[in-house]
Amino acid sequence: MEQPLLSVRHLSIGLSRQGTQLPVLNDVSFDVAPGEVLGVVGESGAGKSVAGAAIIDLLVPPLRRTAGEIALRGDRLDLMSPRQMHRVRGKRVGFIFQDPMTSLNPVLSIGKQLKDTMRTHLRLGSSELHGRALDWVTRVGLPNPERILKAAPHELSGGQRQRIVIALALCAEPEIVIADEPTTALDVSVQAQMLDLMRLLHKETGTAMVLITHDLGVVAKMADRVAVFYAGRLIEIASTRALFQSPRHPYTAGLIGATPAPDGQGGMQVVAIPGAMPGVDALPPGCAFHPRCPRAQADCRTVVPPLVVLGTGEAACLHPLPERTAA
Ligand SMILES: Nc1ncnc2c1ncn2[C@@H]1O[C@H](COP(=O)(O)OP(=O)(O)OP(=O)(O)O)[C@@H](O)[C@H]1O
Repeated sequence: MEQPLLSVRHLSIGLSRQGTQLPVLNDVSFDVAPGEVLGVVGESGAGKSVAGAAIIDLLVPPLRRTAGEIALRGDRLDLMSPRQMHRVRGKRVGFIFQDPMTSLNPVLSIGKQLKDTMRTHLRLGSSELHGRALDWVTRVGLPNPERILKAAPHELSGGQRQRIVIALALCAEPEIVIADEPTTALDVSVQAQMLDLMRLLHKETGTAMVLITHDLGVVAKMADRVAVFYAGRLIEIASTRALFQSPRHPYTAGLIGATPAPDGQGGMQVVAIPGAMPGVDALPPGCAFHPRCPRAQADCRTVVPPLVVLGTGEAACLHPLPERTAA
């Protein structure tokens, strides 16, 4: 990879509970290239959101970064003061969360929020700010932009609010956006529109993205590469094409198999992974996936597999699946 835009190295996050520190994220490392979309997938509780929050320093107790380096174009975010990070958020790193109301101020008009964000980060004059705000409302596909600028968040529908959150995340021209389940709270039809919008704006602006989702369909559509998390570890990372064509970690193969797909006879088939992902307070020794893994052998019960290069990607498995080549 060329010089990474975002570099996450050995990131670990702990959860304080009754005087003990539970590992919520363990030694996770990945890079994002300029303009790249990295999809982050995994089951609920795998650690995707805490990783995203750690990048923008939005972890709150009882969660805490216990180790790791996070660099944006070489600038160490993990060493910055809260004040410096405040400046980075919005300007250099935008963010989109699942619930638009967590990103919007309920008492300020949409126009004020867009203009404040651009004023803070882009140092524009007020006439230019108004024009840009109108432009962003139009770009995210909302009709009657003058009316929208005057509206308060509660006067908009959930889909409209999420469009504004996307505009807010992008209007200061950040280098990268962290999007955590940006479409999950929306109706299915609105989800598809929102993904199309994000893809279009990503093409237009060239902003890189970390796209956190439990939905493999979303990453298949949006991501250049995919990182798979399981029980607080990064267990596979590869280009989207390689990952879907030839997953090397049995968990990734299970996730792909658990996504509804046409069965060739007019129906859909889903092959669920048996069992459930362990919680952070009940991690088994060795590979955390071994109790559910069809390929597990004796060593999987004792050895935590490191992430190693396999083909064009990386996987953390002692007995990975063989590479499947295109037919
Ligand atoms: N504020 C919190 N307080 C206590 N535990 C938390 C908190 N936030 C997350 N956790 C725990 O940290 C672990 C990772 O959670 P995280 O939200 O990152 O998972 P996720 O993969 O993003 O799942 P989801 O898709 O459900 O958000 C889970 O065990 C979760 O219970």
